[in-house]
Amino acid sequence: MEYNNNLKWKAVPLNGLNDVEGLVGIEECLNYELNFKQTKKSKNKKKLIQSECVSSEKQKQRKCPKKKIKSSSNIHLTPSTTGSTIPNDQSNGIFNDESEDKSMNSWKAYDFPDSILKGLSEQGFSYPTDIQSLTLPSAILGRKDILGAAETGSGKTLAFGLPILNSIIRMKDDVKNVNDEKPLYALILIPTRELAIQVKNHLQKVAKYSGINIAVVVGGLSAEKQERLLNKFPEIVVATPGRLWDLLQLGHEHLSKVNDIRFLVIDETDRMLESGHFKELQNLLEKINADSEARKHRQNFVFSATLTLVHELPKYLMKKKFRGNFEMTSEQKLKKIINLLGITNPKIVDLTHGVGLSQTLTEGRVNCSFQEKDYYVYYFLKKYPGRTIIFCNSIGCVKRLTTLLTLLDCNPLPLHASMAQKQRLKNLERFTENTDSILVATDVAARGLDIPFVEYVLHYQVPRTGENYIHRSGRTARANKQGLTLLLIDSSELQNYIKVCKTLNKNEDIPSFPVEKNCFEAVKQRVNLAREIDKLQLQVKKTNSEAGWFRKVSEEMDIILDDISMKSDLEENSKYKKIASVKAKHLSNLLKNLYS
Ligand SMILES: Nc1ncnc2c1ncn2[C@@H]1O[C@H](COP(=O)(O)OP(=O)(O)OP(=O)(O)O)[C@@H](O)[C@H]1O
Repeated sequence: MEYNNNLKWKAVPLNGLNDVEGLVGIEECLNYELNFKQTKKSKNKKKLIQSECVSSEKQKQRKCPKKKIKSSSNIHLTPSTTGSTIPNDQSNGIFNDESEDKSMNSWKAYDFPDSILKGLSEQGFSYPTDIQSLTLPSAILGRKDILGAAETGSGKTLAFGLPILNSIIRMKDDVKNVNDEKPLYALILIPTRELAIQVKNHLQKVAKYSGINIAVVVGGLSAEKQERLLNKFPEIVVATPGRLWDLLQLGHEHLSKVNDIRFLVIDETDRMLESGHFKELQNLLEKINADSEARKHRQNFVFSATLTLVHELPKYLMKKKFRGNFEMTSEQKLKKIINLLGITNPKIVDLTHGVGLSQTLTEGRVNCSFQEKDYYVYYFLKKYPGRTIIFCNSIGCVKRLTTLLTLLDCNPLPLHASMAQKQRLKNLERFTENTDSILVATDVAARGLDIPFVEYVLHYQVPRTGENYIHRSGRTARANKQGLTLLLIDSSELQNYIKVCKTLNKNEDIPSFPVEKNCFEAVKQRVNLAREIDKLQLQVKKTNSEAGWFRKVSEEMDIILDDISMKSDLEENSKYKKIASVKAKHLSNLLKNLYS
């Protein structure tokens, strides 16, 4: 019999059995009547995805794409006026179908303190998600280390958050009675700053009534302010490795307790083990693991949607020399992580089946030339309004596309690593506030960000790895909601596209996304005009900055500038400005008409 991902499990209280040697926990299967045939059938059904791709408040205004994948190469879009919902029997089983159960009974098995139950109830979390119900018994009742892999948006944060909060509340009660100690109980390491802040906020909402203090330590924000927060002795610190390492070096009193922590989480672990983060992580782990006795009492959590994903080596690494080192199976990859973190005998839960894509996600692709990508982006944004993230492979591309879409009145918000941290957070906030907002981002926004109602993810360029495809796409179709991910592929990216498909174990092409060609001429006209304006504005900027530079240098060197050439530059500039402004007026008139 095949492993069935749709089975639901519930922890059974161990009443009196806690001392049985080797017993970690007992789980009861809630839907055991499912037989093999039904499972296969429901798997096939999932290929026919009927989706409601817009949030209810927007349904009336939009031409909602109701997607039905009929064959490997076709998506049939028919506008939906009714806004059909995904039928129950097609639910993906990640979030159990107990939506009517508001009684919180499903949490009872874990014996959470009232404060936690209150926090969960206030968030509307009436029952655990699959990854939560499969890991909580071992984590809470068995105090096991956990290695968890589950699809994007499936609730992994609380899968490690709840056992930690639960244990801290109980430990705090004990410590209070003994002395006035203020321990650092848990350290949660996260690869990106935005994600660290989000994880902290997510945990804080559930811990609202528990009196547990959670601090975030990330780069880009005031170090002094973060030190002040640490001075309040938070029980949990959520941190990016770089800033944490810096503060540790400075010898902050509270952080000096890191080798005595009781819980360590490495979220998005595979990303943390990549070069760029790896060195800092290794330094930290050495420090954290320094006390081998304390290490034995620590519970470790390792989570990611792509923990067990393995991909083919790039050609240059395929040479014999590197073979042994890089070709790793999922199991080897996990072992490497386990060794590095000093984890022993963990409970491994992998719900991804080798792929971490959400089952409520619809995938599509458009093959086009590099030049045409802007047309397709603009076409899509106009035809399918809704909260959208456009991913690019470089900061330069984000900047160019943001300028172009701004000229086209789309109000895009950029997000990339060379922006000031405050601006990054501000743009994320603005993106979250508006239902039709557009974020143009590098992969800095690919992992973990949980922004509600992101309906579409566009890949302006094919992501470099399968992992990136999964994480980028995982910004939509979260927590059982529907979403669409669309790849724009030019001929130079075909190889990479094939590589991504291989990593994702796809034996079929991603379905081609249908485009209505009748309005395409209008789209092209507007985008071309915007490109011309962009070029003229760039020229004006360039001439201005060159003139400024000449002026500065001449002043410094006490040289008199050639007035005639300066004048002609300035005249040329004002000519460009005029042409740009005429074109901008023309564009503004054209923009009023498209799809209005
Ligand atoms: N038990 C629950 N019931 C309902 N919603 C939940 C529950 N647990 C978590 N959620 C919600 O599900 C969403 C996704 O959770 P989370 O961000 O933890 O996903 P994730 O698996 O970590 O995703 P990613 O791999 O992209 O980081 C969040 O909005 C969270 O509030």
